[in-house]
Amino acid sequence: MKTVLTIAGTDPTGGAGAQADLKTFMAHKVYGMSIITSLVAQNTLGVKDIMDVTPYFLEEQFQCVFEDIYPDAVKIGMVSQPELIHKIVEQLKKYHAKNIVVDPVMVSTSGSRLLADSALEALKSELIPLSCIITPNIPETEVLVNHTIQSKEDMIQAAKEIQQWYQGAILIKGGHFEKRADDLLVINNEVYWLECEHIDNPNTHGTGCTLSSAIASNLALGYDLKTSVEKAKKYITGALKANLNLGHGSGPLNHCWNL
Ligand SMILES: Nc1ncnc2c1ncn2[C@@H]1O[C@H](COP(=O)(O)OP(=O)(O)O)[C@@H](O)[C@H]1O
Ligand SMILES: Cc1ncc(COP(=O)(O)O)c(N)n1
Repeated sequence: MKTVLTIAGTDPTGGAGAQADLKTFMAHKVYGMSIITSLVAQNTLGVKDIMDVTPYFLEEQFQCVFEDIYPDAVKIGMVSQPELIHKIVEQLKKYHAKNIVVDPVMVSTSGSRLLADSALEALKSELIPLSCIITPNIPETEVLVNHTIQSKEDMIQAAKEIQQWYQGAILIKGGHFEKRADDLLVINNEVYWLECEHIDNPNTHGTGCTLSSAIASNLALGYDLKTSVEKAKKYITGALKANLNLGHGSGPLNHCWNL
């Protein structure tokens, strides 16, 4: 069985973070593992509190995973502090981790900050360069390029700007223009649009976590990058269409719609 690791924060209601990632791994029939960066008290309504682990405790978790069950792919989500990013980078290099997908989580759908301002530089200059693909949404892309994005042309321009300092693939998640959910994928200067109609479902908690975990699962299964992203887009679309309706806010996805 192929193995996939998520390095992420938690969601006790199971919609986002490591819990959503593990469900996604299961739905792809890969063996899921998790290194926790932060305990997050949150639900479908929002984030109540955050308790980060220490760099030392992160290292202990890395040792447990990498010296026992080596992952075929790694997905990285919420890492809020620069010291934790430094430690993750050190450990990923130490163990020669491969197929690294970075979802540069900055703000939750409910509006809470999940990345400290002081961590942005480490995210850009240390962690992102280790990945084979990054999956920012529009607000995250705006932070990475330091200007606003208002059209599909702006998305392409932003990807070009990111490519000046990052050689991996870039998936900019649309979903906010012209009532469409068209995502932009750039691999080696080739531009692809993953087109999808906007699904009328207010329950989108954990969509970013789920999409990046699906990409990592597909990479572990041996698909090339483009195919991995295309299959992941189909998976997230199905999970949104399955229309689960739980919680009092923006609810979670139906991760097992395809089983
Ligand atoms: N209402 C929607 N209909 C169809 N696809 C959507 C919808 N909302 C989000 N998506 C898709 O879900 C994926 C995650 O995107 P997004 O919600 O922007 O991520 P994030 O959780 O990081 O903000 C993307 O492929 C996006 O196009
Ligand atoms: C631990 C953790 N990681 C990531 C997100 C963002 O997910 P979303 O933007 O889909 O709410 C979250 N809410 N919690």
